[in-house]
Amino acid sequence: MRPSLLKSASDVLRRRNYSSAAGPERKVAILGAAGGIGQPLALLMKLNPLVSSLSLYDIAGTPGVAADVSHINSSALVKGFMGDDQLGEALEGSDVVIIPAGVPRKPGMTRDDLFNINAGIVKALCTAIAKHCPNALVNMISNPVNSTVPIAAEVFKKAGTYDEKKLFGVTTLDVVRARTFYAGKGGVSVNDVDVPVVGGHAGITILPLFSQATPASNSLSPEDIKALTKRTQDGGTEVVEAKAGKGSATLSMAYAGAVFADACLKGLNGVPDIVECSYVQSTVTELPFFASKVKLGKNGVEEVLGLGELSAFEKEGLEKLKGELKSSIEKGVKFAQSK
Ligand SMILES: NC(=O)c1ccc[n+]([C@@H]2O[C@H](COP(=O)([O-])OP(=O)(O)OC[C@H]3O[C@@H](n4cnc5c(N)ncnc54)[C@H](O)[C@@H]3O)[C@@H](O)[C@H]2O)c1
Ligand SMILES: O=C(O)C[C@H](O)C(=O)O
Repeated sequence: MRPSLLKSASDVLRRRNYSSAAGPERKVAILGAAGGIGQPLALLMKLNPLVSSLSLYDIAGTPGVAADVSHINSSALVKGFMGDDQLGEALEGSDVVIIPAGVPRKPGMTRDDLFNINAGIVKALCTAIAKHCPNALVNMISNPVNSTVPIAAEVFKKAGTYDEKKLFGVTTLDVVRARTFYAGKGGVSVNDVDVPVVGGHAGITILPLFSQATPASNSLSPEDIKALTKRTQDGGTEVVEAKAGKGSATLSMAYAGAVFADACLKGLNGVPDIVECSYVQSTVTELPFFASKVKLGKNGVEEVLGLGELSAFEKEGLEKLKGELKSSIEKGVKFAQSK
């Protein structure tokens, strides 16, 4: 029998449309699996009945994490891989590759301050993905997401494997935060609420569309919406400061990463009407990459959905974010093309 903790964890995830039924055999690889996000994400993916094979890769520490997670009595077969020599085997045959590899922020840093280290890590990992599992859906968590996704796209283009339907910047944590903060302030049920979050994943590029929240709260003033928008945009910094030098969001990110990977798996398995916000190649605005609602299907992105009607405040936020997002995209492209 399943331990009750596993059951209640599964129940919580199921309420958010996490999987409840098995489908075809699916392999998921986590790169950076021994890290702050990687470990709880490995746990959550081990609990996901859609995963038949779970590959845990890192530069160090994965044998222990894999041994630990593998003892859980759920169906996914877990294997640990460590170091460059084992990266190919870790990736081979993957349907979904989740990347939380790289350094996190410390207080006082922006996500862009991580570029110099993480850009190289992402580039190397994506080069290996192009070689060993070119058809996998890639879920990019490593920051700065606004630049690491364009880097990945350039690496795949160079390798001749780029498929814009298969590359995703994971912005689910912004949605998770917007839901929590909106429900808390607006007095609606946190289990039912949804809020689209568009743009990118850093500061003002994170644009929650509270005017489209469902169910809508009727107790929020324009000032409340302004404050909720700011809190969502600064959610990552709130955690970085609270952790006081010990990293950034890991547990809420692992939850968000597990929700997004589950949506990708459901889409691959042909479950209809799977929609999540994600930072993808886009024509929704003039920017080549943009986060918005995306319909997921058997080949990854089935449709990038438009923004819908925006409030005047959101329209203003959209115009304000474009400059920063554009330069983060260009920085990523330039880095990948110059190497
Ligand atoms: N997208 C988001 O919403 C979001 C949310 C939280 C954190 N993040 C980002 O996720 C990243 C990881 O955060 P964390 O808290 O888990 O950091 P962490 O330092 O705890 O873990 C990172 C892991 O990556 C591993 N790693 C480093 N280089 C690697 C390589 N070449 N190949 C494989 N693994 C490698 C490290 O060994 C480590 O185990 C950071 O860049 C952080 O900013 C993104
Ligand atoms: O804020 C960070 O640096 C990590 C992550 O992007 C987050 O939003 O929590």
